[in-house]
Amino acid sequence: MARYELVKRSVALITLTNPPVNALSSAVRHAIAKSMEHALNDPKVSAVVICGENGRFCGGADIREFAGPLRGPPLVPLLDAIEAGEKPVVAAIEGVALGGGFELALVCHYRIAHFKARLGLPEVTLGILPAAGGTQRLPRLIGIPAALELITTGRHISAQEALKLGIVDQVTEQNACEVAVEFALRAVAKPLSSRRVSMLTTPCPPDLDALLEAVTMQVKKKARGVMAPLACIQAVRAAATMPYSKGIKRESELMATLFNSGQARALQYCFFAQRTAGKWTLPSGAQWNNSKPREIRSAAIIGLGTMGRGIVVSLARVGISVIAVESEKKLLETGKQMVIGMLERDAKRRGVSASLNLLKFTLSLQDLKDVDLVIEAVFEDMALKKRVFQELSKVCRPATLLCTNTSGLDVDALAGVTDRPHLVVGMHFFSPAHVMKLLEVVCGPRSSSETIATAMSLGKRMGKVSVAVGNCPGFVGNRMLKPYLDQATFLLEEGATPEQIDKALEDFGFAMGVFRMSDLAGLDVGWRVRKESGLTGPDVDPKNPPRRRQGRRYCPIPDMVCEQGRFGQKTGRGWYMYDKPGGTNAKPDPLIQNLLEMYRSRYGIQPRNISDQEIIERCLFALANEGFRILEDGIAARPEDIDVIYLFGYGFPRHGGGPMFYSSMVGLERVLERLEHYHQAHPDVPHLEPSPLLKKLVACGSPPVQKWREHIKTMHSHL
Ligand SMILES: C/C=C(\C)C(=O)SCCNC(=O)CCNC(=O)[C@H](O)C(C)(C)COP(=O)(O)OP(=O)(O)OC[C@H]1O[C@@H](n2cnc3c(N)ncnc32)[C@H](O)[C@@H]1OP(=O)(O)O
Repeated sequence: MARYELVKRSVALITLTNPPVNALSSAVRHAIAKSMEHALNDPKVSAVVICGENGRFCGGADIREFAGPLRGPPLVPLLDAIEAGEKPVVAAIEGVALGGGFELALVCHYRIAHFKARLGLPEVTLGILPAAGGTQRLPRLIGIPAALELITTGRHISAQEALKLGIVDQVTEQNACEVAVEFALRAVAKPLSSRRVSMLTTPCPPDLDALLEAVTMQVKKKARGVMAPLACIQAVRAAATMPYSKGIKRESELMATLFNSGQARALQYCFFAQRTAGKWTLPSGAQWNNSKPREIRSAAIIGLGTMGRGIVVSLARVGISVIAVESEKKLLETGKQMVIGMLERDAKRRGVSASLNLLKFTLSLQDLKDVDLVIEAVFEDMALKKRVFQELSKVCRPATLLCTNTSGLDVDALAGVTDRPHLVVGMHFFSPAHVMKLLEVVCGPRSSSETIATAMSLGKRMGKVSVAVGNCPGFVGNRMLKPYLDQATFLLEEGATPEQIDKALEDFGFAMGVFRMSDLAGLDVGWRVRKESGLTGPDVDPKNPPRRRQGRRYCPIPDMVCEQGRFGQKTGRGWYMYDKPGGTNAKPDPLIQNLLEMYRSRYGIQPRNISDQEIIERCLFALANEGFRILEDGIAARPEDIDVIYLFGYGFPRHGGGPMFYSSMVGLERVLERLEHYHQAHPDVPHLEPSPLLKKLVACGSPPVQKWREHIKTMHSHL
């Protein structure tokens, strides 16, 4: 777990050996303690260098160990002892120094960083704080404002920024370990007292309280209801107002308030869920680590609407040549100008040059004959998409992968009109596609493992979090959205307002409430889908009872809003009113209030007071209930996949873990009981009827999320 060797006759070189990130597991901590003791007691040793194997210094504490009892030497006394030692210790930072890894570097007397290294204290993103002295040493080293920023955001910084801030002593392009050994030899004769960061006085700004207050306000605005950043601020205050010995105790007390919190468990679950999601697997045995993706050098995008433009940008900025196709000259020219503008702004922000030379714009599908992959992003209309796929089938070389960006249509039906159904897959991007991190890779029953591997790998290359899902209407994300939206509109009928529902969801932590989100996405899309499904419009049988469709409760209010030309932000009116078409500042609209009142009186509905608790339970438990059905149906392989989709595609708060983790945190029995209660009150809403899988899990003693798979195994998979 740590290799000990003597180099240059007098330097003890301690190499952490815990791949892949040299996390500070109990065994590693034990090995460091033993190696340091050896080095400090060996008279031949005059200095020590600590580095990590495989070019990675240390990724911090072993997060997997957080769930169990503490074993091995605790980190704080171990690090204090390294700093207090009488021989100079130099950290050779390559790759990453994160969390406890950064704190280990901070107790070394000198720090040498490779120019590609990244440093940071990301504990806040795991719902905790840097509790191995990080909140006490960093402010002493770089001052309160800079330390606060790094600790409350968890941002990773480059070696160059670390040098500027005074965190590292030298940045090198050579082997950091070799440079550190030479550095250590030169440091032998020098006094160490000024190099012990915990002994430094924290440079304190005169307006400390005002600064802390301002950061507190910022943090509360950005991460509503999240505890860890606030605890970080308090710990940094201790570094400014207390000696190290007291500050470190305060750090530990604050850590105790976070460590076992639901938020910390949720955030740590998110860390691993995100990594698990990339590990797709098919019933055939093909999976992420035995299926080779194809290399994609060129791609084509059909349709330069909002989605198409975002996809072009996502591809071009990772160096893929893109041919963009539109059906009309005017649309092509508008799309071209917008793509160029987006790429130029993106390149400016990243300090690189825009890859405009990779782009080609055309009106002719004939230009696509040699591309490696096509992504169709035309209007959400099955007949139109089928025509495009038939055409592509004729034009593209037989090996070209054909992908669709449909947000919910049948991928297999599209595959069926081509000459290569095994090379057809869904790549469902989220709007705006160059910003949103989620990609649902929709595996049709005939998609080959190579096709899936290629789509997943292309997603990763574009910086997306890709999740493989099965083919059903709406796939995972949009299928689950339906019961969530339905509950929100039923609550409107019963007496709530859009702003009350949105506030309850935003207080819960959603980036946006359901109505604000719908206004942003555009209300007309859902309206068209409802018309096509016979739920509204002229084809609806007039004998239908007004608030029932297809044998279940139906709320026509969204249709009434659309009938008034209110399509959301783009028209300046939707569930809210905006200053102008395209405006983003949502204000409650008295016209919507009137509409709701008239609607309720027309149907004799007596509005009632609805609590935030009911809003959260009905919206979120209906959402999760559909998630259970999706697991039963084999549309998602694991609850983690569903959670990752909701975290990255739908603004579910990370500190809630995603709808499935949230259900387990609330308690599956409680979720079941509440769903039964609401279903009894609303028997005409099938989405509120608890799913068989939820009942089964409760009957099995409500196992933790990570074990649900064992109970789903026997069921059918669509992946
Ligand atoms: C008190 C608390 C203290 C003292 C702490 O230190 S808390 C931990 C603080 N550290 C972090 O938050 C760093 C977490 N890790 C990362 O950000 C990244 O993994 C990385 C930047 C270090 C490397 O990124 P990358 O190259 O993309 O690799 P992966 O993210 O895919 O990770 C590879 C596998 O390693 C597992 N991993 C990573 N870090 C840890 C860790 N600190 N503890 C346990 N396991 C870790 C990760 O889950 C991947 O595992 P597999 O998916 O391959 O099984």
